[in-house]
Amino acid sequence: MKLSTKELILCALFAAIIAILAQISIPLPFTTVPLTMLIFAVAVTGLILGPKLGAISVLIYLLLGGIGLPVFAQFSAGTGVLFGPTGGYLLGLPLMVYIVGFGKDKSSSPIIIFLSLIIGLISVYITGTLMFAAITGNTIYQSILYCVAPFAFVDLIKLILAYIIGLSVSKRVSFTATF
Ligand SMILES: O=C(O)CCCC[C@@H]1SC[C@@H]2NC(=O)N[C@@H]21
Repeated sequence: MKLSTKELILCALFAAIIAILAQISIPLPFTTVPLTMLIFAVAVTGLILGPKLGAISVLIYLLLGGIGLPVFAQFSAGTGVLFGPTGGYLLGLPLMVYIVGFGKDKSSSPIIIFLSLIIGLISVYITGTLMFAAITGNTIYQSILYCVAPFAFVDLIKLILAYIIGLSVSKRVSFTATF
């Protein structure tokens, strides 16, 4: 797979956007998982860049965090975060962005595109919950209470926002078109 300079710059730009939006983060008193704009950022990335460039952007973001740049929620970093209690969400992001980008590339139907956002979010919830359960020793039921229940409604709002913003940006600017 060969990327043009323009594609590489776009991926780096969106990795930086994800890193910035992930810092809009609120710790919650009843769970160790913070509320963040990460899901919004990844959804917008998939809608604008599509599956391939979207996945590369997310992988750059994960790599930067993995090597120690404080780009994860609340300026955290390192492999300890990637393989810690919230690491399942992070490791699920490449799949989410791919699903979202694929849905957007394959269909112009608002229902299909929104469905791909929902399926992408569910895939992140699954990886997030499973890893949280494995690392903390909580049951799957308890983990769902900590990892999904507090976020589902707000994440749905983030997806609606991402849908509106992502589609209006991609209609106006064709980031992925070649010169
Ligand atoms: O430690 C990290 O950087 C990852 C934080 C993951 C937070 C998850 S993403 C899905 C859900 N929605 C939120 O707002 N927070 C959690």
